[in-house]
Amino acid sequence: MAKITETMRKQSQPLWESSFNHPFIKQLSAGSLPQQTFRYYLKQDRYYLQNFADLHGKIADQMDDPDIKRFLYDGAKGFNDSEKEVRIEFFKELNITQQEIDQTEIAPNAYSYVTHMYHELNEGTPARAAAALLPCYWLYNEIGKRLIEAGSPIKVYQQFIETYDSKAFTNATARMIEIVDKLGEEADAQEQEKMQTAFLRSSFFELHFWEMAYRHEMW
Ligand SMILES: Cc1ncc(CN)c(N)n1
Repeated sequence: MAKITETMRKQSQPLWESSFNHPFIKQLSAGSLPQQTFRYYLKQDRYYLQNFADLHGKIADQMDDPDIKRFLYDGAKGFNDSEKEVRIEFFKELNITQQEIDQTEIAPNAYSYVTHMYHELNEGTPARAAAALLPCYWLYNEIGKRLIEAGSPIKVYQQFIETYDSKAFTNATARMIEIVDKLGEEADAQEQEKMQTAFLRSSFFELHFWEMAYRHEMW
């Protein structure tokens, strides 16, 4: 029988393909993405990543397996990937101040994505919530791998690509895939379907995150 993550990846292929081909991604690699668009993305993503980390901790609280618990608690502290430090650098490099962060209103798609992940945990199960977190690792890792050869002529965009192609991020992605597969094996057919839906919806919000940034989405 196919692993649950194989099924998830297949089901989400059209959404992922649209992410790979989104103008945000194409222009990031070409170096033509306006800096204002990347700044917008970073400010919204800061909100996303904070909640993403918090969710790792909340899911870990409900897990029994000590290895899974440890991985998720590390994720809550931002230790599972190389994203944390590089984001601090980006904010400095692009002169995004605390005042600017404080004045940033959370855009509809960032809000909806975070709300979706909390919904999967609070109204669902930790397994569904873990499935909802997975595209965040896996899609970005695939984007990093696709873009690394061409790279980007703009320093921060190049660093962005390298972060998601990095060994640390690739390892964290592989571990998260294993975790979701294990949770999938322990789930019954109905729960597996709900996990797949959670993954698919996150894939939808991932695609719309690029679009949100590209269009500087507002309420
Ligand atoms: C919305 C989103 N999704 C995924 C990632 C990669 N951790 C991110 N930084 N932001």
